[in-house]
Amino acid sequence: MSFPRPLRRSVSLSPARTLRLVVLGQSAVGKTALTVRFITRRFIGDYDPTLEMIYRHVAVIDGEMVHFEILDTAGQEEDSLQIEEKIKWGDGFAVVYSVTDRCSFDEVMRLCFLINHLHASPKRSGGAEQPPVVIVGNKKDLQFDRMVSTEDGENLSKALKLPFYEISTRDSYEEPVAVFSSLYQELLRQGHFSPGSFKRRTVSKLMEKIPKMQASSTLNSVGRSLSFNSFRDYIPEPLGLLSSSETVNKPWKKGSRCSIPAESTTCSLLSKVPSHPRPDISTSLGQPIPGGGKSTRPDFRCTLSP
Ligand SMILES: Nc1nc2c(ncn2[C@@H]2O[C@H](COP(=O)(O)OP(=O)(O)OP(=O)(O)O)[C@@H](O)[C@H]2O)c(=O)[nH]1
Repeated sequence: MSFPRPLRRSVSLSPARTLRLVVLGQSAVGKTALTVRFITRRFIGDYDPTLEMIYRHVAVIDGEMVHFEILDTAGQEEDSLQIEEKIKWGDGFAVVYSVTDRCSFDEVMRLCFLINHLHASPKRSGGAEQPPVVIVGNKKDLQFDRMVSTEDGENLSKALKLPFYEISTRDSYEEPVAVFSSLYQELLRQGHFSPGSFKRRTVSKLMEKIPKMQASSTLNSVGRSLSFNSFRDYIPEPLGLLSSSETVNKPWKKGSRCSIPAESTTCSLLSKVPSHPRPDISTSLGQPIPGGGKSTRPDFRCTLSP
């Protein structure tokens, strides 16, 4: 009597290490869409301003099971300490801009310097190695609204020596996957998963307040169309029951718009990293970045306060 042969497992059974990724960038560049596309394969076209959230997701990359914790940040922070805390929390970073929004592109450099400033340390594996960061130019499908050329993105990537992806989260699932996979690969290369590379993870009060969602189990099994409201359903009570007016005052509320100029609320961060060497991108990009990455966007936005 013959028995069926056991199925061969292609996925490694070695204990998976959690990878903490932070998705950064200005408001409305597509951070949530990118994150949700990666973990659900779906593109969410339209939804209300979302809550800041940590998505827990398990993916198989190159036959390895990888546990992701992805922090989808607010495009607009209440103060610089909060964004610093979130950057300190992460292992790898996707800094997103929209090719239709020049100001969001200008913001990339500032965020990259802040990440390097907060994470560059001789204790990192590989000595002087910088933390894994990818620059993501999103919404490339909106060709007629384009304000940032592919060349601009490539030049910035060369100047900062960081990988660059120009993608359409709307049109492609593979492109968002490539973004997150490349961060995983870079962390792998830097020895993040090697024995002894565990860093002691202290979680601040701020990070504890950010709701967490087990994305892989809930989103795949429910089988209903995804909208912002369906995400909200997954937020554990009492957070999921808050009305929009109540959520505005929460520290993890994503940015909302009001009538205070962006520069007054967002551009203080880089002043905290004045000593970091900055490449002369005015020559390498062929086009100066106004104010060294300072916001020039004509519209106004800030985070609503009580
Ligand atoms: N055409 C197009 N629209 C996109 C793409 N990615 C996101 N969007 C749209 O851009 C808008 C903003 O997307 P979000 O994912 O909410 O952007 P966000 O960066 O998370 O914004 P905040 O929550 O304000 O920080 C939504 O209407 C999305 O549907 C894309 O690749 N192409």
